[in-house]
Amino acid sequence: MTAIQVENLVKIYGSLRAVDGISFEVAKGEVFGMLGPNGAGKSTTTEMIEGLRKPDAGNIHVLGHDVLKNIEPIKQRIGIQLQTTSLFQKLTTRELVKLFASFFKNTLPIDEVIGLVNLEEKVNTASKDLSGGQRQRLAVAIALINDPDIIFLDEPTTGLDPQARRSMWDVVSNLQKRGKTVFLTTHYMEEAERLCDRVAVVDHGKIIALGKPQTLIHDNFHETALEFSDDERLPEQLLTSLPAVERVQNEDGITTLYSTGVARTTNALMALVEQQQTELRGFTIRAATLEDVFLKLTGRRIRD
Ligand SMILES: Nc1ncnc2c1ncn2[C@@H]1O[C@H](COP(=O)(O)OP(=O)(O)OP(=O)(O)O)[C@@H](O)[C@H]1O
Repeated sequence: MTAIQVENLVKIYGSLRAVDGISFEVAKGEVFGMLGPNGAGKSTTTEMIEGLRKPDAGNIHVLGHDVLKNIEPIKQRIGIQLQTTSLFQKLTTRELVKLFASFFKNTLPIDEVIGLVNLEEKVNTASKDLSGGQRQRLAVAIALINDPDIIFLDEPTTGLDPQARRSMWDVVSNLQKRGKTVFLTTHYMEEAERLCDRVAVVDHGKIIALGKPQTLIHDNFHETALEFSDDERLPEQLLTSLPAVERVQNEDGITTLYSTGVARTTNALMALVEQQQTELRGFTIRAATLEDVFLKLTGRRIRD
């Protein structure tokens, strides 16, 4: 069964087509991500699905209901992570969750919701005294209070340090284990790769790639990246002529060899290093990432 179905969605602000004909479906129980740089149209798309903004064209169905005709039947069944929990700075975690619970007919027990986002130890802490990551998780708790089938998370980890980001990832994975559908937006590649069953890569209001992260990567890249720094700079000509090397790139003192045969390239590279009597620092072999996919499709990095 489809959780979300979006067809030819368009939103125009003045002369800007912020969302320019977007279509996709999200299955029940799926973690689906919209990945793209700032201004790509992710929030606008999300808010139209949530019923908070009216599209200029297109159709949206959530759990089989036409959102544009009547949002009421799905209000109880979706949860939205708000960005503004700092509004009630003096209220504690428990008080805030309780406050939002009062808006709904059916809710989960307050403590269960707080447990779902691992904030048990902070139930009596005022929201102003929570860390950024804890505050974001509190916002997720509030989104979960009505036990929704679909949870919308708009950039849930923006501005968080790596540890806080991992905690949020655990929360999202646990939601999926409980059978929830999660729709999230992000501009972090690693987040999309780790969390999402499928991602829509968006740029300038259009979907430029859609699929499982690993499929998108494999469809676009057959090479593996070998990276290292070499102080004395091995001559590029010699590197290019190593077996199985497709391309050589040098950026900020880091050399990247894109290879279709890691073992052959590595062996030959090591022989070359010995022959040239130099040394490699920080030699790593890494698979291509969604960042490489975005770069290949748009010619830009996502964090521009
Ligand atoms: N209410 C508005 N009026 C006019 N322009 C808007 C409005 N809301 C968004 N925009 C513009 O529409 C484009 C898409 O914005 P949107 O917030 O959807 O992007 P995004 O991908 O979510 O980016 P971000 O991660 O920065 O939020 C941007 O160029 C933005 O400036």
